[in-house]
Amino acid sequence: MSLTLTYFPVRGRAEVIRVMLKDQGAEFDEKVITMEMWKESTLKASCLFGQLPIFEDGDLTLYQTNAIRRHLARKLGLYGKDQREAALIDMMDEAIQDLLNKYIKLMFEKDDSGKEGYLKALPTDLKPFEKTLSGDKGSFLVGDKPSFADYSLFEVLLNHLVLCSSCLDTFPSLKSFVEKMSARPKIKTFLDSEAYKKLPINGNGKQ
Ligand SMILES: N[C@@H](CCC(=O)N[C@@H](CS)C(=O)NCC(=O)O)C(=O)O
Repeated sequence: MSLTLTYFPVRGRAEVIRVMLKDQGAEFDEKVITMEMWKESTLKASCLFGQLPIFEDGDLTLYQTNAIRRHLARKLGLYGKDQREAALIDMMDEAIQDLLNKYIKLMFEKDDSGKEGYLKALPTDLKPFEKTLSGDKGSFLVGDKPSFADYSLFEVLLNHLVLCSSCLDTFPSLKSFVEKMSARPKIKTFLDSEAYKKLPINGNGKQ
């Protein structure tokens, strides 16, 4: 399979796709588009919605991060073992997207004035994920293997730990989830790589 991810030189929306592909051992190429290239080329005009990422899987060209994630989930077996699990994975993923959208909004505020209020409200947003992961059912949100929602939760929690290193201190299951995901051999190699460390979280210098 020939897979190509085209995105800016930041983690941003593409990071969850990178982590998922890396962990699954799927080979893919990356085309890195700098802001200068983006502004000066006709690429934006050629993108269906005028935005990145672009994901190419052979002759299939996809835009929209979540469509790309779901495509890869179906292709790589990360969408649960049956329709029931798929429905639960979708439900968890929608809630993760709600949190991610709040986080992105905070990141694009012009100053830091919203951060305190954001962190105050954060435990309420994290509680349902802690509840889902707690107990003896295993290490993942749904079922006994990772789904595309797990990668998304992992990525959003990593970003929150940069925002506030103590934000998971009262959430033992989320803490353990991050530790276990970080220790998965291919994810660990990726997180330890220079390629990962040199990429800023987003394009506006905030984190
Ligand atoms: N809903 C889209 C949003 C994509 C998006 O906002 N892309 C941004 C980068 S994260 C972009 O291309 N910005 C440049 C522009 O809009 O000109 C997705 O999830 O793929």
